Amino acid sequence: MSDALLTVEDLCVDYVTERGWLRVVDKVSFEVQPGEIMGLAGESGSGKSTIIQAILRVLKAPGVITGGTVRFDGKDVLALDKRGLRGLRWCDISLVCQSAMNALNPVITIGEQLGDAIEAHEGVRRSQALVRARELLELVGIEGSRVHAYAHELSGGMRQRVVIAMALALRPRLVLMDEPTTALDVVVQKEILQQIIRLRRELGFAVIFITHDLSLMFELCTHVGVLYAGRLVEHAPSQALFERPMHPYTLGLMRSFPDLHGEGDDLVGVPGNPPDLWKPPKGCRFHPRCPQAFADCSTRAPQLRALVGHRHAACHLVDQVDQLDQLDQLDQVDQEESP
Ligand SMILES: Nc1ncnc2c1ncn2[C@@H]1O[C@H](COP(=O)(O)OP(=O)(O)OP(=O)(O)O)[C@@H](O)[C@H]1O
Repeated sequence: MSDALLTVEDLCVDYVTERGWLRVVDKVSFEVQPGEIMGLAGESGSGKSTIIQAILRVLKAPGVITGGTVRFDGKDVLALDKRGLRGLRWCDISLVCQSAMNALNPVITIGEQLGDAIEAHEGVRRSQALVRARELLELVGIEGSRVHAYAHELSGGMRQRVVIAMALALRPRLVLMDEPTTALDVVVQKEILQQIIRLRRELGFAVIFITHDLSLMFELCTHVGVLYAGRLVEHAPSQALFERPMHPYTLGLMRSFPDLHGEGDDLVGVPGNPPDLWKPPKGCRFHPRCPQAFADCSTRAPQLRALVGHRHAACHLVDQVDQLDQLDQLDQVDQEESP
């Protein structure tokens, strides 16, 4: 446990609105180990982006971190001052988001932009920074000579690769990726994601990865956390989760993805809509949509509980399962990391 690169414990985030404080992330806890790729899954509005932004302390107003702790390599991230945060961002943890490729400066070359970041943080000479900029471009599959190109001279896929190169420039140990390739076509998306996996193997950084594409998530991630209405309802090695989801919401989410099932399976998905966070249901937030809900579910909130096989789930049904039964079934699960 203490070896974790990132530990998020009981994280709470509220948005301060005219109506009052809206709790959108509610006591979320998880760990990311060095080199792990953790996917965050959940319907739109479940809190995925808010968690990522809170981890890096880039949450924009009116978002406020109202509770919990975030520790990176032993550092208390929520206690860092401006200087500490400057050291954390890009050097320890970097962020790639969907719209990042529009953030490239249109009037200076790609090489200068990469060089600026390297020079500022590593204190190396300009010429050395430019050599590193070339190397970084090559690392993400772009010819080094493109250091002289401007953003508008590159395709969308290449611009996103440049953004990934920037995110890797200072050799961070954790890269946060919020739908990093959603704006790109499927083939380019796959290419870039495969490259991220290769780079992760070579450079050893960990990733937290958000995508709405569950099949992609299971393909790429070593671990997956499932969020529902601001709470983490399941967290497990991705192969175990894929083979045997423990939470009815995870199962429903997976059933809404054709790629995750063989022919003939019913794509029933999850009936209904996520709750209004202003008045979430009592007990388990998922119970009004859960086909297996029983009396307890509407009165008591299930806690995220550690199960065998490095799995965690927050569900009264799982609590009812006999531990021996769990052992029998989960011992079969291949816990090898998927990618
Ligand atoms: N500025 C804001 N003011 C009030 N509520 C907000 C604000 N930004 C986000 N929210 C709410 O916070 C909740 C979590 O949003 P968030 O963007 O983190 O979810 P998400 O899971 O990343 O969604 P998506 O998959 O659509 O990106 C949502 O209910 C959203 O409506």
